[in-house]
Amino acid sequence: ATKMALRAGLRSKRGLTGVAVMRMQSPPVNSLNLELLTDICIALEKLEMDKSCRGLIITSNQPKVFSAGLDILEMYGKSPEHCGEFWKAVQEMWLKFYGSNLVTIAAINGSSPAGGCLMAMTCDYRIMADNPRYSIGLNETQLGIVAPFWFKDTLMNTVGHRTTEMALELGLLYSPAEALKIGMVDQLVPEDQVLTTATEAMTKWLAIPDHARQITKSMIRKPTIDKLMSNREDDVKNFVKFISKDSIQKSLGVYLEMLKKRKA
Ligand SMILES: CC/C=C\CC/C=C/CC(=O)SCCNC(=O)CCNC(=O)[C@H](O)C(C)(C)COP(=O)(O)OP(=O)(O)OC[C@H]1O[C@@H](n2cnc3c(N)ncnc32)[C@H](O)[C@@H]1OP(=O)(O)O
Repeated sequence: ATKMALRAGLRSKRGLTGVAVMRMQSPPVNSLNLELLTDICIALEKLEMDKSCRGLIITSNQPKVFSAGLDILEMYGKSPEHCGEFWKAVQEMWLKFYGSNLVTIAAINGSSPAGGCLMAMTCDYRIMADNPRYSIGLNETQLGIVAPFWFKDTLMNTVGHRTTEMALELGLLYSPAEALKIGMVDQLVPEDQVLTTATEAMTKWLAIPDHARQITKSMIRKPTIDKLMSNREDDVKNFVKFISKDSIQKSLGVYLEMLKKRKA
């Protein structure tokens, strides 16, 4: 059955003029598969071209989860061609979000491991639900895989060098309180206030003239974006080579089994 992957629309309610809210809606856990990534990119592209849109809040319509990260089933037991296509879509999502001209705010209303954390970190500001059962971080090494350089760069730009060493090598998942402490998220609020707080924060960001904010954002992020832009094809090749290895496929299989057992 086809499902709405996300809803994006401009609303104009209580100071929210020109702000789109994108709600990821890919049950059960918003894992980022090719379809969802493509939908997200198309929606962002449209908003980016819409002169009446100045800001975007991204959140989840799934209970307890913002996004479970990349869909492991897109990388497990798939052909090299498929893995390559998938990886291009992951790159595209990152490039579009990290380089967005819009004010982007992540309203993180649930757990956000790996690619989910990456997506949140591409935003200008992060608000997370203050629920100790939720976690966020780049846990790739725990799956036996290696986060590529642009995941690392995004983390480093967010939390600094030393914290990145610890976070990435150990594949740490942080509670909301810990994530706030290291600067991975900017604000914690009760779960039912995540979206309203995001709109309040948006008002503050939109008080700055767009052109000044956009040029400043670009000045800060451009070197990181250029690094991937000039290495896109090599990065795809590298990913396909890495993910196709028997040992890596085996690690992913073991991890998927663990996810299923944990549930039982
Ligand atoms: C050179 C570069 C090379 C490689 C770089 C590759 C980079 C990868 C980055 C990634 O994003 S890898 C993905 C990492 N994600 C995770 O480790 C998250 C795993 N999921 C969870 O921890 C939990 O599911 C959750 C905390 C997000 C939610 O927990 P809960 O609400 O209890 O749900 P369930 O665990 O029962 O999950 C429901 C259902 O969904 C399946 N699933 C969960 N996450 C994924 C996923 N990322 N991909 C595919 N499938 C996923 C899970 O197995 C369950 O499936 P059932 O069939 O048992 O219903």
